[in-house]
Amino acid sequence: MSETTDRSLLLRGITKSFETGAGGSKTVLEGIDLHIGPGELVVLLGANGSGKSTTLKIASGMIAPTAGEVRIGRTDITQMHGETRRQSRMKLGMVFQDARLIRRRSVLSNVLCGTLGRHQNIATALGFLPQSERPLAMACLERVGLGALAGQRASTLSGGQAQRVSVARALAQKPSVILADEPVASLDPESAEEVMTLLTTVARNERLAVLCVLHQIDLARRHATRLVGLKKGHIAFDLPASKVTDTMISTLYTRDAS
Ligand SMILES: Nc1ncnc2c1ncn2[C@@H]1O[C@H](COP(=O)(O)OP(=O)(O)OP(=O)(O)O)[C@@H](O)[C@H]1O
Repeated sequence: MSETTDRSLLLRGITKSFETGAGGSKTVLEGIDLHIGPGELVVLLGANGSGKSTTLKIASGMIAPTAGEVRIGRTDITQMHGETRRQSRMKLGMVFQDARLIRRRSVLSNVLCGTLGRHQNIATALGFLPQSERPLAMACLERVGLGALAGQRASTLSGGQAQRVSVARALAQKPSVILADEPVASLDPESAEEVMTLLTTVARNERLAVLCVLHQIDLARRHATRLVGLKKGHIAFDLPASKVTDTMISTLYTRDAS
């Protein structure tokens, strides 16, 4: 498999039903087909409850779909078990709404945490970080423009800086795909713009596939390669950002329209 074909995410025929008790079930995703190629940043839009988080959880392998497949490159991660599954999930870098840094540790140590999946041994089990990965962690920190803050405690960072460190931590994982769940929800407009610019740059320069859930339509329009609208568990549109009209967006968020 070539390096770039490995850096794609495919969701094919994804359906998800949750049990509701007394033998009932509720289908929250149905027939989701989504492909994100290397270098693309695709934004998932939709009203509360439309299924965005469930889609991301299935893409990350956190929950299993009721039907369908999730491929990173050619590997179907829904069919992987044990160590192979863990290795496959290492190819998925995650960025959350909150940066989830260890506040009392240095910025560089936080980035080093992204490499832990490659170093499962007694030392790391005891809380030691893999020092052999320091040059890589430093390079990741420089890629997000924060090399100068390597020795600083994470607790001293602004929200925007913390989120950029969390992107560096995801990069230290050497991912093929980055999944970002409302990565700018807690940030002011300027920091939000910076973090979205960073994710776009990372997608383009590192040739990674990035899937991002956003509620800010203007940011989505400015930064996404494609916008995917989810409505009641179905894909309402999957189009280049420039082709998505205001009507399509308002239909997505109108509760009583189908
Ligand atoms: N574990 C679960 N058990 C039952 N129903 C669930 C579960 N997780 C999600 N749901 C339901 O699935 C639907 C989609 O939820 P999901 O969280 O994916 O939506 P969302 O688009 O991410 O919403 P939001 O924008 O509010 O985060 C909702 O109706 C939700 O109640």
